[in-house]
Amino acid sequence: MQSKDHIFAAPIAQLGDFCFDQKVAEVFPDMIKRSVPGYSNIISAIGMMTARFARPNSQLYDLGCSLGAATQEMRRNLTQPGCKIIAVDNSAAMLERARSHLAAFKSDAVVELVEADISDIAIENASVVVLNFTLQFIAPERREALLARIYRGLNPGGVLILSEKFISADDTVNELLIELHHDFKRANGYSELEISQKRTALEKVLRPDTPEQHKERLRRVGFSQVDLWFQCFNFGSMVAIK
Ligand SMILES: Nc1ncnc2c1ncn2[C@@H]1O[C@H](C[S@+](CC[C@H]([NH3+])C(=O)[O-])CC(=O)[O-])[C@@H](O)[C@H]1O
Ligand SMILES: O=C(O)C(=O)Cc1ccccc1
Repeated sequence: MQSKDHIFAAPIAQLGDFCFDQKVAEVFPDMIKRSVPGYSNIISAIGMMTARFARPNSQLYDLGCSLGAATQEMRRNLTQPGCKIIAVDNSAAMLERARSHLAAFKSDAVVELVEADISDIAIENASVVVLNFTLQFIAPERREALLARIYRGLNPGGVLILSEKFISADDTVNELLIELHHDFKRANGYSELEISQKRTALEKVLRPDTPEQHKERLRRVGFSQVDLWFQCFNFGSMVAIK
């Protein structure tokens, strides 16, 4: 059974920082679908890129896997032999649910679920690395080191798919994209209170960069081919090829 997201529906007297606890894990598929424009298109494209970039006997990483939506799409599209998908999240509540969610599908592909901080795991022999709306939650000063480790762990020709909430360098466009995102949330049934309480709860934990900052940082760590392949309002996804 899928539960609906009412987390910010009632007034919260002492609004804390947003975190990926049991309550969020329970409603996560509904929350992400109603909150992130383009989410399902991005998940499908992760499957399509997996089919193209996965190499026999290599590893595929889903970093910040939540309930494993991208992992499942990667697994469904993986035909190359000898591969392993390593799905990592540091929320015990998310990982527990990812385990049962992924067990519900039949598959021969090997999936390893790891409860860890993505900055602490080894990344090696990788053909595909997915950061689907995860880098934005990493402290800004730690982002470049993480991307450099991903770059080192990728084999030549390997791909990083990086999806993020963005800010725009132009203040007027930035405001417009944020308003359009809020329109999207209203159209999906969120109230003004839900939108504003979640916005406040996310302020200190989700720190977006501009697409330009992402591109420059990806090039600095060594990626030679970098571009945005999808954007809807202030959400988008990039590819970076080693
Ligand atoms: N340092 C960290 N180490 C490990 N996990 C982390 C860390 N920081 C945050 N997370 C985890 O990153 C995930 C971000 S959600 C990803 C959606 C998913 N990729 C999807 O395709 O459905 C995006 C969102 O909710 O906007 C959460 O599960 C956190 O626990
Ligand atoms: O809901 C929002 O405003 C977002 O920015 C997206 C989101 C989706 C799920 C968890 C945290 C943030």
